[in-house]
Amino acid sequence: MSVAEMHEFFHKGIAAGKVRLSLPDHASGYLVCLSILTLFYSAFILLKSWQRKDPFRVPYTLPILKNTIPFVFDGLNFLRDAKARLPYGSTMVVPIFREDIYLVQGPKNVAEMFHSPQLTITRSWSLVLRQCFGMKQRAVDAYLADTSGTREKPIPGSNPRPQDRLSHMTHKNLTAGLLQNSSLGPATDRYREHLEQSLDEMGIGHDWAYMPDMTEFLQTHIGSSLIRTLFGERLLSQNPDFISDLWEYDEHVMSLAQRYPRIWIPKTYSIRDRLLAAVKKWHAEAVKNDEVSEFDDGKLTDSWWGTKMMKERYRLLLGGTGQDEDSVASTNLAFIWSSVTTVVPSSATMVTKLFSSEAEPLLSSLRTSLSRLPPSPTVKELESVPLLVSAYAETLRYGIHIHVPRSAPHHELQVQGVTIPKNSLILLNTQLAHTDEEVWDNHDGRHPLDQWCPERFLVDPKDPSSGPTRTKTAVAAEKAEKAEGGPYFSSEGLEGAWFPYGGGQHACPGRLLAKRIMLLTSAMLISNFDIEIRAGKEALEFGSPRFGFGVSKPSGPVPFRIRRRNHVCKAECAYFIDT
Ligand code: HEM
Repeated sequence: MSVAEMHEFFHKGIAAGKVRLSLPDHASGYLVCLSILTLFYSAFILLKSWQRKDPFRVPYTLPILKNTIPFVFDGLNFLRDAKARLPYGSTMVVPIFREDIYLVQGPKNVAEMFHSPQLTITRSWSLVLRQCFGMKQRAVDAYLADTSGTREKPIPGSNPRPQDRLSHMTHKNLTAGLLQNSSLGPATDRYREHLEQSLDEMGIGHDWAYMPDMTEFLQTHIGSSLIRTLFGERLLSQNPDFISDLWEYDEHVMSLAQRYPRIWIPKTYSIRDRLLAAVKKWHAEAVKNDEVSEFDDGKLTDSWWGTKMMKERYRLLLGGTGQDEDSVASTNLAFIWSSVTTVVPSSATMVTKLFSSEAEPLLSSLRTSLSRLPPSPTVKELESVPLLVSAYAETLRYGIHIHVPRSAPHHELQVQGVTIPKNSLILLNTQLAHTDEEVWDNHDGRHPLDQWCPERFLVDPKDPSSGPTRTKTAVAAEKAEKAEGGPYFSSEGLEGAWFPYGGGQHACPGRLLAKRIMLLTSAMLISNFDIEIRAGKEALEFGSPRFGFGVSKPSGPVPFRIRRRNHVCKAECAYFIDT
């Protein structure tokens, strides 16, 4: 009897009552259980589908461009308007040009995104590499095709060969090179030495020296110290204009992101060409000198590659699918740019704010705390000054205006009942989250969220209303009850609400070094220099002309004067008094 015949026999038989399916007692019990389970499951699915919401789609009037113009040119106001029309924490869809962007909001939803193991960043990263860093399509395609994520185990649904896993290999390399104590500690020491040397070379004594712009001053000193720390001496010595080109490129990077052709912005393209050529030259010379590599003698730094991380990264990238010398230069220029142009303006904001006249009592309080530390304090010692750490965290809350991108290449996502189709571009915006009135306490309007308030992250056990969040945490309440100790730094209750470095598996690998740079630089300037800001109110208006893509800076040049405190006169010093 064939299967079809058997099927027919049973059907007809059951219908005619000729075939009786007699089951043992325990089997019918199973059947009852199975039916109940099926019923529950169907009810659950039904409930889920009722709970499924259509996300709010931001309306548009222009048919093809849709919301592209307001999103790109007036992003903050555009999104704030849309946000105001929605229940708190709603995911919204922003239709732009050829795609829908999903903006996920609310601390709970943001934290959920960061915890999800299915998300990647290669899709948006590949666009940046192509548009801003001139990577050729063949190499970009390899980034686009890498949907396996950064974890050891590829995301289910991807089936990569080892050389296809660009995201995983770079992530591993960055984690080892920037987050482990064995590399982070020596990098911190080198940064401190380079910065001290760079400031010493200015020859600033106990007489006031007048400078035209604080931002430029710090861009030069912090920027060059960081580049020397991570990428070695030769990159700058071979290409003396590298830093100034990098800052000029940074000024115009948005026009590249907006896909203006070379014919419209030839200068921007030629700066990028120069930077890429400089990186390629650096790679070529470093490879030539590999045989005498100082790393072989157990050294942690050498003048060619700067760090073992960069030497290994070059080889890893070159061995990746679709990559060549040009694409590695693009990726490494992107790395240099993303490290320098985030931490330098952030440090500059912190320093400028700390030295502005309104912060006078704050400055003396910090000087007193720092004077109690040993002469060259360690990072741990600096972290013991709550006000300094609070000013650091507040600077990032106030000044980081970044869209943190994600996409789920193999699965659709559910965020509070909203379905995000697979491979959609998801954005988490720091500025909207960092000014969320539902989370952050503005202390009855005394500390508005659009202003820099260095004490925002301090909890005073004697003041139950203090602290960054509106909902006071259990720990704070307990400490307040006992009224023990003085004010302490706290970021409790801020998961998904404060994320200047992104989060989860993809969080910025430079975050620990960035924090150290900001603390060390501020402490060094506060302890060793008097600085008087001589800019008008207008120049000190901070902002970022590129919403979602930048770090806030003063709107104009910030002239200042500077002199060394506790200057020990040497014979060559103009003020040397021979005793
Ligand atoms: C205040 C300073 C900085 C801020 C605010 C910042 C912020 C960020 C953010 C938001 C991301 C995306 C994270 C995500 O997708 O979740 C990122 C990625 C990245 N950052 Fe930073 N960053 C800073 C400093 C640095 C420094 C100093 C370095 C290098 C030493 C660095 C290297 C990188 C790299 C390489 C990536 C891409 C990581 C990847 O490919 O997965 N950043 N950063």
